[in-house]
Amino acid sequence: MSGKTLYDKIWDAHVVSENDGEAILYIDLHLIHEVTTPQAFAGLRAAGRKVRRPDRTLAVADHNIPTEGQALGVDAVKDEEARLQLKTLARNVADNGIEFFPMGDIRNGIVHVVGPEQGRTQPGMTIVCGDSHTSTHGAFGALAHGIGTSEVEHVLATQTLRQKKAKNMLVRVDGQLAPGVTGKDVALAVIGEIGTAGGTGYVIEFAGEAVRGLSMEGRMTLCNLTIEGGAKAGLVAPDEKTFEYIQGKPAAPKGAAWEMALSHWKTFFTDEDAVFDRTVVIDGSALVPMVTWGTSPEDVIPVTGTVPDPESFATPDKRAAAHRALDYMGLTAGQPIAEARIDRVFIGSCTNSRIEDMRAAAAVVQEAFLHGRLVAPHVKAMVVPGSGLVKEQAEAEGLDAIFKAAGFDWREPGCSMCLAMNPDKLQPGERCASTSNRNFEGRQGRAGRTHLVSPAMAAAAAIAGHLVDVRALLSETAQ
Ligand SMILES: CC(C)[C@H](C(=O)O)[C@@H](O)C(=O)O
Ligand code: SF4
Repeated sequence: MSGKTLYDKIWDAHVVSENDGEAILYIDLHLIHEVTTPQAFAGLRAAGRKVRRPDRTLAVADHNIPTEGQALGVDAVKDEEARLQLKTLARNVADNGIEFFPMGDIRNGIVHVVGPEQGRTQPGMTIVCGDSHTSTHGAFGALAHGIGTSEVEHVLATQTLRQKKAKNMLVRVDGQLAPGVTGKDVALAVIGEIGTAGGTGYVIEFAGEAVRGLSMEGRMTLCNLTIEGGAKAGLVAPDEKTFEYIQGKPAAPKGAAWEMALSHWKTFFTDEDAVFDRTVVIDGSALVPMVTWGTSPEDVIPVTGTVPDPESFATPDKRAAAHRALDYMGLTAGQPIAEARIDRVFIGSCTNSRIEDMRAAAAVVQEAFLHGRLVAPHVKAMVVPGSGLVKEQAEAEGLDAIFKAAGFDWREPGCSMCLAMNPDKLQPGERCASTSNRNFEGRQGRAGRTHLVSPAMAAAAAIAGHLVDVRALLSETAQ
């Protein structure tokens, strides 16, 4: 018999019962936020039940909160529905004894930033949340994925989830990434390669020298975008970087428990003789910074490239979609993408709002600033740290001062302009270089135009006033 993959091992360790290819999985960590939980708690209440494991549940307020004036509290939130959702969450967690970081608490932030930051996310765990980008936590070698609201209710009530096992896919990224190429670029390149449906039915394990070379932040970015490739979840096997990241975090095991946890975590890797159902190999050393040109994350090209001709696509459906995307995006086939003039820059979201992302963007801004360059006069640029703790750390390092001096808006944590569910939105027709993960029509505001890029690329675009190869901007300022 062949060996097991990392996914097989986590799965096997959590099966409570299995019947006809369907299993009941034990859930180690349930993350919750204000948008996808009100009905679940209402259902629980109607059934006269309480949350089964409040100690394995953690709540944040992130999607619909404003990114300024958070100290004023929920009553200051202008949108009525948002205010109601936030108050409902506060009541539900209080009724059930669940740990909650409310808006304004320094530990609050985007759910997928907070879990790892608190040390709640650990290798070998099963982690769910009523949120598609739960795949982020797979960076720690945890089986993590989004669930629907009825499943949220099921997990609240039972701490288990009904699941069918997915197939195993290996995405191996070989070689070393060139300077200026980041986890975000790898993630976009993978989606460009497999397409948004390429991962359907699979759990993807990322391996190879380039993946091992990524920091935990980079791995989180990579796993975050796995869902945009259609996969159930993304995984990176834990290693010394993983353990180092977790050590000392508030919820990390301490003392003898740390040693026990370590030896348990070290069992979570794919056996040499394990067999994957599909393997994709990418040459990491050949990658360049990526940017999306259309309205799907698979519409991706190197920043050095040109907008594709819709007629070059293979099927009538793809051709029609590309025509529509170019029309929506206000772009012309054959145009160098780096010529597209932008109106807005958004550095934030659960994809790219961690301290390393802040540092990468600030480094570009500082370099340009030293050569007398600021945010281009026609661009409105904002930086939104992923949590209060990221914000605090960035401020301790003086990153906020760099951003502000160059003309960026420095905001309070939340999902912000990643999705148009709070006051941070694009105006119709505005073009934005964004570090988030979705470029769908209307995603950042009605008729808004989104180009997905890395933090360094977003910072460079803010300075240049158009999409630009960050490497070109930096070599230009160095002269
Ligand atoms: C609001 C929430 C359900 C949604 C998700 O599941 O992903 C959001 O986080 C998003 O990114 O679109
Ligand atoms: S930052 Fe964006 S992608 Fe992430 S959870 Fe919030 S809305 Fe979803």
